[in-house]
Amino acid sequence: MAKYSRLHGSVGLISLANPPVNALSSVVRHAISEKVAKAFRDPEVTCVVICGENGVFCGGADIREFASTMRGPPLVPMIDAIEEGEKPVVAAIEGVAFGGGLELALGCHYRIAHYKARVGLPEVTLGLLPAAGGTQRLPRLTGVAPALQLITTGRHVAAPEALKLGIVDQVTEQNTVEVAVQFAKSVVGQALHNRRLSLRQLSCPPDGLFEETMAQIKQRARGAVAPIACVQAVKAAATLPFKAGMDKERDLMATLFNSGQAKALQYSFFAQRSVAKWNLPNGAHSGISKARAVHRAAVIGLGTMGRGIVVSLVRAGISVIAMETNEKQLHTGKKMVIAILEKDAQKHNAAPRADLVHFTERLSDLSNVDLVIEAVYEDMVLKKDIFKQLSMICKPDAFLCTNTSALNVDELAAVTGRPEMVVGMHFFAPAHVMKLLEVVYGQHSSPEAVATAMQLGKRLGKVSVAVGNCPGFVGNRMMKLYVEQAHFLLEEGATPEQVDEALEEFGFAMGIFKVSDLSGLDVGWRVRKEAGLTGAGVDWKEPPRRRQGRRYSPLADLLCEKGHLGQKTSRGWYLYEKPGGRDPKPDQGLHSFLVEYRSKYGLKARRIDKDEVLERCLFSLINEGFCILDDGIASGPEDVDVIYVHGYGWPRHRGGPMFYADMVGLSKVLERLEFYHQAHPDVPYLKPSPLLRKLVRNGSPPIREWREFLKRPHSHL
Ligand SMILES: CCC[C@H](O)CC(=O)SCCNC(=O)CCNC(=O)[C@H](O)C(C)(C)COP(=O)([O-])OP(=O)([O-])OC[C@H]1O[C@@H](n2cnc3c(N)ncnc32)[C@H](O)[C@@H]1OP(=O)([O-])[O-]
Repeated sequence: MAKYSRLHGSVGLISLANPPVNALSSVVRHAISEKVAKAFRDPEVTCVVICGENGVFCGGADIREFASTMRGPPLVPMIDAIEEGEKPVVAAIEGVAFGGGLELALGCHYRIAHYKARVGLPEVTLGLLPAAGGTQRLPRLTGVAPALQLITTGRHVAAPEALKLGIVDQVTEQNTVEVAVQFAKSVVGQALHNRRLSLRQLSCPPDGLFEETMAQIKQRARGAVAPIACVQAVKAAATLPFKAGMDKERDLMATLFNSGQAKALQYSFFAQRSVAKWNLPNGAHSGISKARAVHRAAVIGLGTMGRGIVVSLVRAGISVIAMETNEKQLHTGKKMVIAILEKDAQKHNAAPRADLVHFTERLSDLSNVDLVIEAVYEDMVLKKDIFKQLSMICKPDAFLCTNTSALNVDELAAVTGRPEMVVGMHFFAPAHVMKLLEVVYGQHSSPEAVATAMQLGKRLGKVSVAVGNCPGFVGNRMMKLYVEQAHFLLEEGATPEQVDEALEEFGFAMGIFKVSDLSGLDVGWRVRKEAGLTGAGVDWKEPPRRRQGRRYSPLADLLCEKGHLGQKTSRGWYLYEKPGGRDPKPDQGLHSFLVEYRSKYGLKARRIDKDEVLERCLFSLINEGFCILDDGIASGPEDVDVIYVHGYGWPRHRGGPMFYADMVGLSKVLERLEFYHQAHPDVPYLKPSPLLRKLVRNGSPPIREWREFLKRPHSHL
């Protein structure tokens, strides 16, 4: 709703009141239209101020309403009526003015913002465009180029930048509503013609701006259609009269509104928020579990992961003890951490925050920290030794966390005297860049430990997802099968280029073989050795392409044995111009190696099409996602999807693997898995999961109903 009051006798004050973000639901739109008309009618009222209650102007249209038929007055005529009014209307912007909220403010004649407020048109991130005049009014205010950049990326800007761009007329540190009221009174009687953005002429955009932007977007958008529609709408603003531009904006919105991409992106928006509300099998949940404040943290191990974690902690203003026993590694780690922090400082024109980090070789220095994150390499014996020592050295209420990406958190917890204080905090490389954090709870992890790790993740700016303990947790457990399928496809006749091309066309930023070259083939090699799949632990009585009773491809191991570890050695699945090179080229040597390999094992190469690449790679990953849900390792499909979008480059406009399965149709996924399982009986994980079968038996309910079909996992706590 919206409230109306009269201030100083002559100012009509309209306050949007729809917590938490004053979204423009049909009730709110109705109330605004009514209150504006009332203020315009009232002869005592000479000017109007629109603001939002609780320090937020408006978070835009109510996204929840998009799923149903829209009711109530539409935004466009409501905003037009404000702009056409004969009394000055001032928007008092606190908190945020996003999407329809900013469009409402653009319909006002003036905009006053609090210095901490942010404004933006993020519709593109929801698969839409700003369709309440945003694509037509913003370019008339800022010029075409800045508007095009803001609308196609959805970037928000802080009030000082908004002032520079001309989006707001004044920025204040005082009470914004009071300043806006005084301002409104001061402009009464002044001509409004120039303040009506729809009447403004646009200056000519720079030559080639639209073509260049379109080309960049097509390269960057990985198949997303909304950014393209945004360019077309802004181009209409630059080339057509306002009314015709508005018609174009409406038509483009109509093509986006019911698209699968818009549904996927809106699902992603709510999924990301839902994972913050975590549940544990014992019934503990985010609503009742209190986090403890972390003032001092420690990171053990200054390899790539450790350094990134240190930087993330410092950026959040947390003081860190960075510990590393290897002197050379300590020196290199220190240099790199300081270099990143100095670069940060330069970027923000601030002093470097290196004083927050203390580098040490001594574990005993960790006696007084609130939380430790162990980030040494994946060796259970080494990790256990560290946890045993931490248990003795750290203060009794310190949380002990491991950054392991696959090892058993319970096994580590068992060597400490405080298993309830142990949780996994699985960061993704590079940890100061990647958004995802898997918070892994073990059998004995206390709700307080989980709450603290989740809260810390939020403070570090991560999207944190609480997951159960199993080999690989959620992300890597699914990823393993996806990678394995890609290797099998090479055995059967594909090349790395063919597989990667299909995955990139689907929307992944990089195909799986390029990713493997980037992170180094030796990473997976070490994990496979640890798992007894290659190296000394192998049972050589098994045939060479079988391990532990099922099909296995030793292709990656053979490359590692040759020293072809990816970018760092200039050869992997692709060829690079030099060690550390970034530009992958097809490698004829690798193709010959594949031919020899197939001939050695009597494998006949066949033509593999893109559909098979996608189905084999993605459906096996999705099937494992269903197993994970069935096992209670993730509490809902949103958790799996958020992990894949934020940690594994799954294209956001496809929602995530589980959402994609829903879009493709569960019966189709089931039918294809049955087909591939029959064709490859030696690959057990192609066998459709019981949960997938159950959902199909129950008529393939939509994803929002899947939780009703999940077993409640047994509590071990
Ligand atoms: C014709 C139409 C034209 C128009 O151009 C289209 C649009 O405007 S499209 C819209 C363009 N606008 C956008 O894309 C802005 C989207 N919103 C945001 O970016 C952030 O939510 C915001 C910065 C506002 C607050 O961040 P924060 O303080 O960290 O808080 P938070 O993020 O945790 O959210 C708190 C709660 O509010 C909920 N909720 C939020 N917004 C909406 C909404 N618009 N609607 C409904 N609900 C919304 C959110 O789900 C959560 O609910 P819950 O049940 O408690 O989990």
